[in-house]
Amino acid sequence: MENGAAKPVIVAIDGPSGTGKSSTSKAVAAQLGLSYLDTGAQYRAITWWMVTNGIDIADPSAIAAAAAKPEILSGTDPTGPTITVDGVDVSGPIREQDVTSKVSAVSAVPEVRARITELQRAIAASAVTGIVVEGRDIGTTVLPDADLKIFLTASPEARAARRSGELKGADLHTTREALIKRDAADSSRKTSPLAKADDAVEVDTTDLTLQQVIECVVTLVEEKRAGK
Ligand SMILES: Nc1ncnc2c1ncn2[C@@H]1O[C@H](COP(=O)(O)OP(=O)(O)OP(=O)(O)O)[C@@H](O)[C@H]1O
Ligand SMILES: Nc1ccn([C@@H]2O[C@H](COP(=O)(O)O)[C@@H](O)[C@H]2O)c(=O)n1
Repeated sequence: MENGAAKPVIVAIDGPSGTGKSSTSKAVAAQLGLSYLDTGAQYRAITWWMVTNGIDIADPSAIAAAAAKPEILSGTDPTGPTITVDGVDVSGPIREQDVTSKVSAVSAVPEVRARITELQRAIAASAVTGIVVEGRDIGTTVLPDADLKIFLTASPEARAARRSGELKGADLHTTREALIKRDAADSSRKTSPLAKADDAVEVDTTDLTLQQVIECVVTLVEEKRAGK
């Protein structure tokens, strides 16, 4: 690049639920001065809109017909990411159980994926210093030319324990079964399923602290930038 400005760096972080994608991506982006995009929040936001507007979640054609209607805006500051639908802040409602239980059905609809993928690519292309984008299909489909691809994993037990810690009083077994069910749905859909890209670095976070995972990813980004 001219004037010594660094080329924007694009980092894709994928993996199943509860592996630490959001926590890691936000911290890495903040530490390196990059933007941050939570693509799961976008799928949750469109699901919230479908539910709020009485669209039958069991009917993929009804979901497809409505997919272009909501305006979804993501704020990409890693220290305070935002998400609105038609101007309404939905950051709270999209985390509720009703949306969580329905999001895999909505995100499997090809018209929904095409719409959200287009938004994601536009956001990544406009990131001045670069961006950390986290989700399920970022390395395989959304940004196949990303500079660095990471695939986070962790045992179902570790992931359930982390989630139960968040959802105070949640039963460990029920949480584990719900995680496994959502991962199975996300992995088995026809259009851009949850998958590790062939050129992604896999990091098993089961026995790592969050701080160790962050340091590992920061090091990988720095090595990439240094051309190693
Ligand atoms: N290595 C780790 N050790 C312990 N706890 C962790 C670790 N990584 C993340 N956590 C905790 O696990 C929970 C889930 O993390 P996070 O939301 O980042 O996962 P995620 O992969 O983005 O999940 P989802 O895909 O469901 O949104 C959070 O409470 C987070 O603080
Ligand atoms: N790239 C992505 C990201 C997410 N999804 C779907 O959204 C759901 C919620 O994701 P969270 O990260 O917020 O848990 C997830 O279960 C997927 O159905 C997706 O399809 N692609």
